[in-house]
Amino acid sequence: MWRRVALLSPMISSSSRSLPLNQAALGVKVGESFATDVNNPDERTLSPKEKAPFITFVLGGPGSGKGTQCEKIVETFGLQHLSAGDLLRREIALKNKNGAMILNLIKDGKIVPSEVTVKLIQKELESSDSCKFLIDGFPRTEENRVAFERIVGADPDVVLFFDCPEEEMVKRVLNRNQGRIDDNITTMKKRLKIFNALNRPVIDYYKNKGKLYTINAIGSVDDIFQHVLPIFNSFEQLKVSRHVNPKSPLGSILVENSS
Ligand SMILES: Nc1ncnc2c1ncn2[C@@H]1O[C@H](COP(=O)(O)OP(=O)(O)O)[C@@H](O)[C@H]1O
Ligand SMILES: O=c1ccn([C@@H]2O[C@H](COP(=O)(O)OP(=O)(O)O)[C@@H](O)[C@H]2O)c(=O)[nH]1
Ligand SMILES: [Mg+2]
Repeated sequence: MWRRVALLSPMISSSSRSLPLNQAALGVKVGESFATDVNNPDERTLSPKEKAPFITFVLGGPGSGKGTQCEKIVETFGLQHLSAGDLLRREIALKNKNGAMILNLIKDGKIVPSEVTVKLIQKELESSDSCKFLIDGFPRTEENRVAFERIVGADPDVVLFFDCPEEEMVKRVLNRNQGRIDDNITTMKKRLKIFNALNRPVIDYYKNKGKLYTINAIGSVDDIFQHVLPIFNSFEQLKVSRHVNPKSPLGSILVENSS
């Protein structure tokens, strides 16, 4: 078992984070911030790094344009894109251990057990050289959110929510044309119900934490991206201002920017 022992975002004051201070104070990169089980201290491979990961969760209903906007964010800001849905579909394609179970759940619009999804994401985080991640389509439920915190030991710095009316999401999904097994009206209706029942509480949670950026997802891809741009630009600027004045109240700037 891997155990996350520390995380500190360089862009946000520790007051806005939920980790205990003694952990947050260490500040290590996610790829190197995991240690093997405490029961095997000799196997620990903890080594501090200058840069901590910057994690963005990308939320929104099915068809709201999460994946499309992630591609644009990657092009402009160079974050690494981790789509939870793509990671799960890869397990199916590779016929891995949980592949059949995942396929049945996706076909039915249901949520894959948190442990499975979080471990797939964790593996990508650990093996990456990047320090900026876009985690797309996750967490889908409060249980997902808590499992990520518990297993990975990290909180997101930013949460984007692409807010799109249901009729538009249905239209987009039915025209997506990527051969996805869940892009049909029957599954879509179930997915919308699950989104409203299980994902909205996660969105509310991050709203209350002052981390949520709600983006109107109606309009052209480029128009929507114009609303995304300033969010990441402001974080780039925060990084610069932090070098100038390490004591700047980054936490309060975050709250001002949140919806
Ligand atoms: N702003 C937009 N206007 C019209 N169609 C869009 C827009 N953004 C994305 N799409 C299309 O809608 C479909 C769903 O987009 P996608 O990015 O896959 O959404 P999600 O990842 O939220 O399910 C895709 O076919 C995509 O090309
Ligand atoms: O964290 C996740 C992400 C996805 N899924 C499953 O994978 C499907 C497709 O997710 P994806 O994010 O690819 O769909 P999108 O919202 O982009 O249409 C979902 O309906 C779920 O069945 C899941 O169980 N947990
Ligand atoms: Mg998607």
